[in-house]
Amino acid sequence: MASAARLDLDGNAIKPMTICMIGAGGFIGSHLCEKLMAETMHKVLAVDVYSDKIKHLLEPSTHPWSDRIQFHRINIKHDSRLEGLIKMADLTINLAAICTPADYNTRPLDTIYSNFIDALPVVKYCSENNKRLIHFSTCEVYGKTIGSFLPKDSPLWQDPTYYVLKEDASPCIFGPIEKQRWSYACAKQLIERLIYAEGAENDLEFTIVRPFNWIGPRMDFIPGIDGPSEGVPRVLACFSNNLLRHEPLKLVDGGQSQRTFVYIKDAIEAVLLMIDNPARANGHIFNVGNPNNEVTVRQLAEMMTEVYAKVSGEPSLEVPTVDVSSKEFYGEGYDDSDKRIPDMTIINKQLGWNPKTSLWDLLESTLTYQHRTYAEAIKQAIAKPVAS
Ligand SMILES: NC(=O)c1ccc[n+]([C@@H]2O[C@H](COP(=O)([O-])OP(=O)(O)OC[C@H]3O[C@@H](n4cnc5c(N)ncnc54)[C@H](O)[C@@H]3O)[C@@H](O)[C@H]2O)c1
Ligand SMILES: O=C(O)[C@H]1O[C@H](OP(=O)(O)OP(=O)(O)OC[C@H]2O[C@@H](n3ccc(=O)[nH]c3=O)[C@H](O)[C@@H]2O)[C@H](O)[C@@H](O)[C@@H]1O
Repeated sequence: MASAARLDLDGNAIKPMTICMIGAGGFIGSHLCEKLMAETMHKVLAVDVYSDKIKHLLEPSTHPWSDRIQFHRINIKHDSRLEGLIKMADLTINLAAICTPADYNTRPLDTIYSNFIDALPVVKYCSENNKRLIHFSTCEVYGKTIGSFLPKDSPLWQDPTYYVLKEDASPCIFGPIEKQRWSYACAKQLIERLIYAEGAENDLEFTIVRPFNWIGPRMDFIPGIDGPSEGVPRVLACFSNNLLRHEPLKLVDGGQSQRTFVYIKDAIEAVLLMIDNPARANGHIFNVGNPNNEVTVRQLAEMMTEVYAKVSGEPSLEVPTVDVSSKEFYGEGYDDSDKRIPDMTIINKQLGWNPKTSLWDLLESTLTYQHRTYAEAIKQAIAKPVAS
């Protein structure tokens, strides 16, 4: 249970604070709310349009933390209550965004509005009211690696300078405008620049987080079960859906892109350190990822297939994957990040944070959750005759 005598990294007692968390009902928000309720005395004003993923924290009202979390069903696009909530809080954490790649090229306007325009009032209210802001950006702001432009036989491929992504040194490299995939990364980059400028010109106290593929339970949705049948979530949920339905996993353009995956529970530890250590976190941009968990998407599919067979007790398909073109899977205007390895120097130095969980272990706990949560519902959905 939480105690009031938690200490920060410099040995000072941490004072309970009120946090306005926008996007609290999403994947990351739900894990952060859980952590704050279980391990701290901080209060959360949870803002979102949905509350399903934090319902277990809001009900019943007899939880020991019930007086420390309040849900506000607010769409930040148009709600005058937002400024009041930011004024009531000591810290605002902004997680609200459209952040699924299937939307970036098919709904580029919604993507740009959500990631830039809708975040503007949040930054403005924090700056005008001298409130601290932790804003969630993305590793996608790095875009493609410099290495991706080298000839395939270049010895420079081995040199980390050409592919490790560093907050204060790496450039942001996006594709042409007609590749609308980059609408998200570009909007996130501009809001980062605006926040940085508010810090430089108006002394806004800010921290920017660049998550590198955080994954775990409650990420996105399973199409046709707790989300639209035609919806395309991020890769963890896409592959989980295929495994639950005993379908081959779809590898976009051969699954050659590389990613580093970090367990949500490790990543949330980093966010809590930022919350509790403002003097060390303010003014910084932090990569949060696990450089040791790098795989190609094809390797991820193979590992998930193996782990799922273990946790479900069901044999894998003889042909577990199928190749699809990005045009067929995502439509016109898709493009991809080739490789994403976070440099960890800054977060290590400022907050002493390191990720702990291996890819195998995080997939084992996540796929155990997916199987337990969805297998029965999928069985019933498959058994139901389709209306003609
Ligand atoms: N999960 C990752 O690995 C990852 C990686 C990079 C960046 N991020 C960033 O982190 C943040 C959170 O990501 P997530 O994975 O939890 O996504 P998510 O989609 O699960 O959560 C976002 C939440 O914001 C809410 N929201 C969106 N627009 C809103 C609005 N107008 N008003 C109120 N609420 C609104 C949504 O309802 C949702 O609950 C996003 O900004 C995303 O870009 C996440
Ligand atoms: O999570 C992150 O750090 C960031 O990256 C994600 O982008 P991306 O990693 O490309 O998104 P995923 O949907 O998780 O896809 C990962 C890779 O798997 C591939 N993929 C996806 C789904 C699928 O069924 N098959 C498949 O091969 C994609 O083409 C891509 O190469 C999203 O943009 C954001 O959530 C976030 O900002």
